[in-house]
Amino acid sequence: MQSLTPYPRVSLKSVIRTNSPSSTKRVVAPSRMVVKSAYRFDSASAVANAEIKFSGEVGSTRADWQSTCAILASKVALQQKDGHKTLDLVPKPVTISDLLPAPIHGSTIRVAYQGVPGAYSEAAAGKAYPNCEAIPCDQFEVAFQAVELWIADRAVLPVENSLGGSIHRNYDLLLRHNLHIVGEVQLPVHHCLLALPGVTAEHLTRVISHPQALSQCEHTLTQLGLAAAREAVDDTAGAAEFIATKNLRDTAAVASSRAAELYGLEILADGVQDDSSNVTRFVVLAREPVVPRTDRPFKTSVVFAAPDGEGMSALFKVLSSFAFRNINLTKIESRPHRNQPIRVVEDGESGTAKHFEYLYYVDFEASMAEANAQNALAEVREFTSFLRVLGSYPMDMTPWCPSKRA
Ligand SMILES: O=C(O)C(=O)C[C@]1(C(=O)O)C=C[C@@H](O)C=C1
Repeated sequence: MQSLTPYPRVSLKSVIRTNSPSSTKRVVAPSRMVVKSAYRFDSASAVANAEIKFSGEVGSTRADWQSTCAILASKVALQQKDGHKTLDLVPKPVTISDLLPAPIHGSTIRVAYQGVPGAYSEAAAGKAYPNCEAIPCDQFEVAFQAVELWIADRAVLPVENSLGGSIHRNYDLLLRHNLHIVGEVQLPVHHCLLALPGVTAEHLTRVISHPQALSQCEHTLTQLGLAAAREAVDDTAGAAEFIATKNLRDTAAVASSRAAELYGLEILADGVQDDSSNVTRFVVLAREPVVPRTDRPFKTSVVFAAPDGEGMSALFKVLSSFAFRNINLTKIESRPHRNQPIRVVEDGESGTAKHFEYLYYVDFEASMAEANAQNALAEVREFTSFLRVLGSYPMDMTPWCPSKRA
């Protein structure tokens, strides 16, 4: 997949070199700053060279933001290496603030998302936290890291779409990182075909967008009769921005109407998704879990693995644990088991069978505060070799309305 984002690629090594000592900084992301994944560097010398104090003052420049990311990252790396934990890194006990939609630490909540301004993920962040500071990240993994390194308070990441299906990368990352699902957002997604002013369909030789967005518009784009190749890029709004900055008169982007406004493009076709009920589901991630409740609808997400050789029969038993308790499953997804993807079964006569091993992700409609759910999971533990609760969180109950222009 091509990466078209024209934002400067920030390596933390270079940030440290250009850092001015004795400045006083605060974590503030300028609105068009993109956080890049470059957290591997010599943390000890980074801290020694940088000598930045954190005082809570507002740093408003991009350099401020870059330095702050570098220092935060280096502090975490250092403390982890030394086995030394500061107050910031000790898991905090759950407090009343965890029951509230946003932390009450006095400042604007910072929400990391993948993409650039105008991306649907930014809209999802705004739906979850209306007055948040949305922090653009160039990859999903960077959004996870931004929360882990305290650069952001939350990450909002897409996990499935009603037309395109699951966003597998984020399922894999959920397991690799230790963040908790604390909420979900269902966002109606209304795509537009965007191009530079004056460009018409006949000029187009290619249409670029996020692969999910292209797949959600596959039939409509074909019906429009465009003689244009489709090319996948990192995100929808990034595609629009690329066309604008490179002045591409032969290229259109599938993106939101907000992206058209932000990057000065025109809407060639409105509502190009193959179905008007196109919805993407996002999960909200945080460093600490929310306290599960029973006074409103909750969902719980878990991931488990079957014991050796018991793949489908263990899955059957797990499903029955939920079914016998009338707990409704809303989602099941299997992913290759990364550590042991294949089980080899030797049979002297007929050769060697190779079975694929899977991890199963299941969402069910119950709160971990309910005895029913606790009993189901106690039983599931008996049937599985590995079980992790990814989060128990309030369901998005906003009334349904088909996608319309963002
Ligand atoms: O590219 C964007 O705008 C995104 O927010 C990403 C993404 C995705 O990953 O599925 C999110 C929602 C839409 O389904 C299309 C793309």
